[in-house]
Amino acid sequence: MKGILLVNLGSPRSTAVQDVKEYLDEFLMDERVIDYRWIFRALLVQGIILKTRPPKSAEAYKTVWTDEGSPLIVITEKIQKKLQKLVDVPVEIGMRYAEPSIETGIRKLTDKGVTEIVLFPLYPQYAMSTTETVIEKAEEVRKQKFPGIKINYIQPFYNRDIYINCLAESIREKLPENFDALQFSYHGVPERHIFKTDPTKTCNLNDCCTRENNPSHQFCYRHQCYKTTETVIEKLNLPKEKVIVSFQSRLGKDKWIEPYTDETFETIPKKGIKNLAVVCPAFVSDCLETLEEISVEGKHQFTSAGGENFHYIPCLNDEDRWIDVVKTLCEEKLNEFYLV
Ligand SMILES: C=CC1=C(C)c2cc3[nH]c(cc4nc(cc5[nH]c(cc1n2)c(C)c5CCC(=O)O)C(CCC(=O)O)=C4C)c(C)c3C=C
Ligand SMILES: [Fe+2]
Ligand SMILES: [Fe+2]
Repeated sequence: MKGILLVNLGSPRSTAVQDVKEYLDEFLMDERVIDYRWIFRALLVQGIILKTRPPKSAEAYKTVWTDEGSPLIVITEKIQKKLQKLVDVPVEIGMRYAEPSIETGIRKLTDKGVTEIVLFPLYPQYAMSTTETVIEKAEEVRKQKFPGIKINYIQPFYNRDIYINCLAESIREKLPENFDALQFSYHGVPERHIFKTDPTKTCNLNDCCTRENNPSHQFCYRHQCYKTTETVIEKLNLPKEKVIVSFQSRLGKDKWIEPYTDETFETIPKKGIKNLAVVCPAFVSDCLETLEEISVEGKHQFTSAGGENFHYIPCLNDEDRWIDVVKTLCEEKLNEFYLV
């Protein structure tokens, strides 16, 4: 029997400082997120970050938390429920960090008799801290706990027409009538991650990310973000001059991919951009990084620097057109089980 597991990043169990600390510990001790040797990662995470960050993060989570829980989890559950109505195989969710874990999700499926799983990492663009860590974790769990099952993984979908059409339509509906620029703000990653995962060693993080046909593109998160933007704005008929790409949420002292979202918010009003629309297509569901960092903090940065109107465009969340895309991508992979 077949089943579907939708995998998202995960959130703390609650906004209590101890729960946030446990979540950050698991998240940041992932070697695909902070990719230092174990001893240096432990020194940085447990010796420095976890000593100061949890109370601040907990406060930030409190500002977005709902009666039902973390927005990211609540929205992923809504996607699951809507998808379940459209397909005739069981659908469960799993989070890369914290609960419900990938193991919990797989167990719920196997308890229903599922032996062949389509696992969907809910990240449009590939990075070692997105798709790769989900697949690594799921394979570890499968080998250790469920050796008898098969898992088919859905690959990054930033270049799939059905996804781009869906994103473009969603943005079109939510764009304000008047705006000077539309900013695409993607979650950032350290530059080192891009070099590390480039088997061709041809990406220099300059114009090669925006060039056509560089061999590194399949593994270049920065390219995949620019490509997402380029194809969406083509559909929207927006001139490139009206579009900004930037990368948010950097952590620590390493160099992350540029340009940085917060610096952009502070500089563009002086260049005459007073009415700004912002969309965050690295996230399929709204979460702390969109609802607090962009909608609240980002708006504050922009307006304090002279900006007038800041319009945040929500993620795809549980929009019906997005659920249709999820269904199509899952069905493609479900059908692959018949081919082997
Ligand atoms: C969308 C893709 C994501 C990438 C790439 C990513 C990389 C990455 N993140 C951190 C550090 C943090 N991220 C945090 C929150 C967070 N990150 C993503 C997604 C990506 N992260 C999401 C969806 C969220 C929100 C989760 C939620 O519960 O709503 C946090 C926690 C919050 C905070 O304390 O600021 C940290 C820390 C690193 C180091 C990294 C490197 C590749
Ligand atoms: Fe690149
Ligand atoms: Fe993150």
